[in-house]
Amino acid sequence: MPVITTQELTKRYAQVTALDRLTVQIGSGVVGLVGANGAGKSTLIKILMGLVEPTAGRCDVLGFDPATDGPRLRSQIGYMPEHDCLPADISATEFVVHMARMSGIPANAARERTADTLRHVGLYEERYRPIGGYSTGMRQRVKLAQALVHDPELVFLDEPTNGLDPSGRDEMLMLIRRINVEFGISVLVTSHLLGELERIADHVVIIDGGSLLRSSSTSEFTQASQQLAVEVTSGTGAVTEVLTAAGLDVSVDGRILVVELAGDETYDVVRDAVAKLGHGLVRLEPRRHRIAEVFEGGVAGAGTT
Ligand SMILES: Nc1ncnc2c1ncn2[C@@H]1O[C@H](COP(=O)(O)OP(=O)(O)OP(=O)(O)O)[C@@H](O)[C@H]1O
Repeated sequence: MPVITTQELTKRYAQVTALDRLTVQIGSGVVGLVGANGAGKSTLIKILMGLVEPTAGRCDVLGFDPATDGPRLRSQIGYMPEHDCLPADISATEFVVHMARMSGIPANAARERTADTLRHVGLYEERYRPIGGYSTGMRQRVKLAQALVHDPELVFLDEPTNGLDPSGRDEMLMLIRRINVEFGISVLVTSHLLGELERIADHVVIIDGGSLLRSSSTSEFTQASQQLAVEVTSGTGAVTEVLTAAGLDVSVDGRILVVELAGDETYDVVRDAVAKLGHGLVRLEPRRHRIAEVFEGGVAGAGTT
């Protein structure tokens, strides 16, 4: 059963159509909502939470109509907003306890759940320090903790990796995956980076100019290509030369040699060439498309990690 359904959902502001007859169904698991800046991602989330009224169309979230059943719906969802919105002079514990109390959780339970949630997001040691002294990564984790503390069924995470360095990004992405796997919470996570959602999302929805470009499972996007990915322990240059001399089309992508498949015998040619040169074979497998390649040029301004 879909967690979210939209039907011809439209939002017009004075100058801009932020959502343009968007019809999509979103299931449970981790779903990535991808689009360039201004594509309409935040507007969609705000409508799905009942915070912004659509100009036209309908939507359903966890069986509720956000426009008429906002308060009941919001007790079952969590929201991590895009922009920084944290008070500087109180601790993560005080802030998250406050947010838990706002959700109707009794005082003792709110303190317990806050400690558990802050431990889960990796802020347990720092939980009594004022938020004003936190790094960007720690502040993102406080925003994530307040979205989870009332044990929602579904969380909306708006650009959770914004402002993070590569290792901070990786940690945040793994944390998001764990929210779904360990707690069974469905996640709708937005990003303007296709590559990072490909790593954690079961399903990806791509919007452009407020319209649906594509909605597919991640595995459909990343189906096998007509190429082999080859990784060797050493001698990348020599292996490339030998394979090229054998008539194969080879390119280098970081540590990986990408070899165009010219029939099943390509596997043997690669294996024999690597063995003859005395190098080890780390990997020899069909290469999968990356989502960004499928959409090369399709999403204006969208980048890859
Ligand atoms: N309250 C508003 N009043 C007028 N225009 C708005 C308002 N909110 C959003 N817009 C416009 O609607 C369009 C979609 O904005 P939205 O914030 O939903 O995009 P987004 O995909 O979340 O992008 P970003 O990641 O940059 O926030 C943009 O052109 C934006 O300027």
